This record gives sequence, structure tokens and C-alpha cells, in this order.
Amino acid sequence: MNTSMVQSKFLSHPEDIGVVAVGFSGGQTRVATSQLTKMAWQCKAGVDAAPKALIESGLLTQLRDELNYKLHGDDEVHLYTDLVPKEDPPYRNMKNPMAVSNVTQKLCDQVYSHAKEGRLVLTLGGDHSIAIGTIAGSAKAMRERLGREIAVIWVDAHADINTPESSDSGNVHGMPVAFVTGLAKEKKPEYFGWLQDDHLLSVKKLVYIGLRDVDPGEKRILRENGIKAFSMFDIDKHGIGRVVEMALAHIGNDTPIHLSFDVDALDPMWAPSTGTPVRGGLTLREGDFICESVHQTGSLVAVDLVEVNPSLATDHVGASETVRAGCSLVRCALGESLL
Ligand SMILES: NC(=[NH2+])NCCC[C@H](N)C(=O)O
Ligand SMILES: [Mn+2]
Ligand SMILES: [Mn+2]
Repeated sequence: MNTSMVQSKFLSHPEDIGVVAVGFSGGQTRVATSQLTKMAWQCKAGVDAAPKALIESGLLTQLRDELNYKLHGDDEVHLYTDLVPKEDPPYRNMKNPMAVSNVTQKLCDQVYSHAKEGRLVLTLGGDHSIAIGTIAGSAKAMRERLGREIAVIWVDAHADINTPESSDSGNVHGMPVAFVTGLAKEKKPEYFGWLQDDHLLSVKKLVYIGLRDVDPGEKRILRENGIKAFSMFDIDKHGIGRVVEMALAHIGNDTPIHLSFDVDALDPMWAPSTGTPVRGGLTLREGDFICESVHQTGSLVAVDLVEVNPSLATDHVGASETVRAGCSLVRCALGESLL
């Protein structure tokens, strides 16, 4: 491999990647294009569009042929339509709660089974609710394999740490961090009650980068739990280099890192085709730099790329630019740009 400069600390097969492609968007209900009926997101053409577009634009081929990784798992995209119940009324204010719970539970198993083999796991989403499954799977595998907790670097315009009660939208893609940290609790297995202690992430091991659209309730949660967060203000003030350095220092160098990258962390100039764009974001280079820096630690064990949604662009340039940006982020996290 041409990434041999970086020694992986926590992977027993650093040249192997477990790929999970999940075209699921039940964690968000905002649909910008056609007039859809209430539950029609299930069968909406293009729900599977993100992973498919990323794969069709050559991402996996590049990882295989240019970065010399051995890929395991998905060349095709899971839609998990079999896991979506016919009736799925709101529960504790959450929309599509059973569908999201079922899909993330299934994803947790998939991520876990790659991670326990000592592979890096790459998940191509889907909306950010899927991180409930990917982080739960990583956390459990690292506890079992290494007896270690994981850290999460969450790169996003949003904190996604609403509890069902603090959320205004009821969209579960705004809640994944609350569930995986145990700040949102639920006993019923069909509503995320399947999350056990060994699936959870400590709030001390969580770091945000890129925040700029945080709900008042979320600000309170961040403050009350002393969660480390670098907003766009911090990036303007210190520069991206210093911010990433501080984020990594917070985690320490003996902790496996799960990178969860929401493409809406990037400014809409680079990634317009996403469900909840917010102006004033990261440049593509700043996004790539975060990924490169995390790669360089040798601690990376999992990457999520989420919220790429080609069907939301007003023109195909916007869609393909967003896909291109997403591919770039993933390749940087996997060591492409190091000489
Ligand atoms: N993954 C995302 N794009 N999340 C956006 C969340 C927006 C808002 N905070 C909410 O709770 O609904
Ligand atoms: Mn976001
Ligand atoms: Mn997000």
C-alpha cells in the first residue's frame, strides 16, 4: 500500500476495509423535490441514490486500485425495505421510530462483524441516524477486541444530540448522538432499547468540529455534559490546523477513532446536495484536512460519510459536486493525499 507511512494502532488488518452501503433516509423527513405522501420516503426513487452515486463515481474502485485496499462486503446498496414496518406512528415525538431502530440495529451487527475482524469499517449513508448503528457496532467491537472505549470525531454543521423530547423536528437524524451516548434512554427494544452498555460512547470521548446550527436545547446538553465542541467560530479564530490539533489532543493517542462525517459540515458551495444545508461552513480543503489528519494518527477504525443526497440538488452539477466532495473526504481519511 502507498499508505505504509502510517502505522495502524488498532487494526489487525489495516489493508482491509469492510464496506457497508446503506441507502436509508428514514431519519429525516424533509423532502425537497416531489410532493410525497406521508410514508412515501420508503419507496422514494433516489433514497438509495447516495451510496450508489458514490460507488458509481468510482470511489470503491479507487480505494481498490489506487490505494490498494482489499474490500469486503457491499458492492451493492442495502435499502432494508424489509425492516420498515407498514405502520410506524411517532413514538416520544420521533418520526419513523421503528424503521430507524430496526435499520440501525441491523447496521450495528454489520459494522460489528467487520470491526471484530480487525478491519477498518467504511459506511456510506444514508442520513445521519445511521450513526446510531455504526457507532454502536464500533464501540462494541473495540471493547471486545481491545478492551478499549472508542472516541468519535463528529464533523457536522449540526450537533445531532437532541433527545426525542428536546427535538423540534422529531427527525431521528438530529438525535443519534443522544442515543449512542446514553443521554436518550429507552427500554423498548423496538425503539432503540436494543442499545446496551457495551454499545455506548462516553461523552468525554466525543469531539465536534464544524458546528454552526445548534438548537437551544442542544446547546444546553453540550454545556451540561462538558462536551468538547469546535464551532466555525473556533475554526475562524484558531485556523483548522490548530482546531484539529486540539480535537486530537482531547482524545489522546491511545484511543481508537470513529470519524462520523456529515457532508453538510462543508459549505453548501462545495456540498449543496444535502437535506439540511447551512451556509458558512468548511471549505473542501478544510474538510479534507480533517480527514487527512485523522488518518495520520493511525488510530482510525471507522468512517461514516452521511447526508449526501443527490436527489435534492436543483441541478445535476450540484449533485455531482457533492458526490465528488464526499469521495474526496473518504479518500483523504484513507490516506490518499499523503506523500
Ligand atoms: N443529520 C442532520 N443533518 N441533522 C440535522 C438536524 C437538524 C435539527 N437540529 C433537528 O434536530 O432536526
Ligand atoms: Mn448536519
Ligand atoms: Mn449530521
